[in-house]
Amino acid sequence: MKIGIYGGTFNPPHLGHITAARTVFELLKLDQLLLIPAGMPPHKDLPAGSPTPDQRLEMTRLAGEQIGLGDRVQVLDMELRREGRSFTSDTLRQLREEHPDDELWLLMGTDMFLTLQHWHEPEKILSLAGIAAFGRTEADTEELFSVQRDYLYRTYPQAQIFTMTIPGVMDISSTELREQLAQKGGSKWLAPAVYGYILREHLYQTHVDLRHLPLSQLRPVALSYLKYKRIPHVLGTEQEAIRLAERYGADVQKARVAALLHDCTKKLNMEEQLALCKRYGIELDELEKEALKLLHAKTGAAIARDVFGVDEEIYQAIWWHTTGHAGMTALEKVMYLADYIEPSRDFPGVEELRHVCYEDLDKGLLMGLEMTIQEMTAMGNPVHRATIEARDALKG
Ligand SMILES: Nc1ncnc2c1ncn2[C@@H]1O[C@H](COP(=O)(O)OP(=O)(O)OP(=O)(O)O)[C@@H](O)[C@H]1O
Ligand SMILES: O=C(O)c1ccc[n+]([C@@H]2O[C@H](COP(=O)([O-])O)[C@@H](O)[C@H]2O)c1
Repeated sequence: MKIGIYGGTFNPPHLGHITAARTVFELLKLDQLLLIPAGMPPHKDLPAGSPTPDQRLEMTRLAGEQIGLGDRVQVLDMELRREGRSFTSDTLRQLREEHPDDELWLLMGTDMFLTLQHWHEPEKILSLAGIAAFGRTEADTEELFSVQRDYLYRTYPQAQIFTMTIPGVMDISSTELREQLAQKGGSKWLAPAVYGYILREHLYQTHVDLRHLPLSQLRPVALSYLKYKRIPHVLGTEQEAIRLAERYGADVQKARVAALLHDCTKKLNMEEQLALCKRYGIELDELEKEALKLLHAKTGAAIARDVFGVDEEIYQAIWWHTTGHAGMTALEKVMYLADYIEPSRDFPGVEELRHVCYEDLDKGLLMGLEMTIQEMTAMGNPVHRATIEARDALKG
């Protein structure tokens, strides 16, 4: 197996890192890519007030997902957990032990490549891994690489070096980006979910008020709560909620906010869900205590209200978005159905359901509720009483 190792301070990880990682993965035909945030970078001090190790780890995770290679990209916390300076030679020793038969390639940009001989134990590094170096700007061309490459080959005859230019390279550094973020800029250099995480954790002097976010900031913040694969669903739900709200005279702005936040606790496990229920005093019936899917609607509503200050109508729309209930408001119906029929949904009958939803909101709602009841019954799962009551109320 061919494994790429991409270390960085990732303070924060930006699109330059993501673009480079994706390109090197393809050019070197790697099977796996390990992103390794440095605990204590050997050659520079972290600026005062930098994010915690856990925050840099989470940002790197969110950025790693954006590379779009699924499980083939992993983020390791081995340097964050190690005491002292994060020497690359130590990291490579450990990885070599864990992967005795694999090919290891250390990825780095121009700045790192040009100083490699000054790193701790350079000969060790060059004996444990090949070097895959890439330009950080359009100006970093082969001429710049070749002098250093020749020098390294002469000095460390066992070295294996691969240099390359990255098409569409992004000329940005974390240092510049931190400055831009402090001046309310910088989002264009970041994966939306990473930008959202920075805003919600108030990193890099961004200081936004989470209770009064414009949609342009609420959207990335909402995405930062999600697993990567759920992002298209939430963005699709927002689009569908706009259309349904416009069609049926519900408040479009509220529908968008509800849609963006409706799955904000979806990735939490049962233990985390139950902890939130306890914290927010959410009482659960017997069915809910067992069903993770039912809990996220309630905890999501609680977070939306507590953290983002949504009003009662939005809170209720999120709260009921999974089960529905008898006597739903227009906004609740819009939220329920937008979640059900948004463009990325693909299940037997969805086209017909979409059609009915735009013909008559209540007919669509009844059809959606009945489909859910049928599906749950077919799978042998109990149906929440709120769903039955919602269906019965509509049937009259
Ligand atoms: N825009 C970029 N394009 C390609 N590679 C980059 C880019 N920025 C950084 N790198 C490379 O990514 C690795 C990790 O970089 P690091 O996390 O220190 O980011 P940085 O932007 O260089 O940060 P800082 O400004 O704090 O030095 C290094 O090998 C670096 O050369
Ligand atoms: O081991 C060393 O001596 C050494 C010296 C300079 C840089 N590095 C590593 O190179 C990677 C990129 O560094 P940076 O500053 O660009 O984030 C990161 O993983 C650092 O730990 C490592």
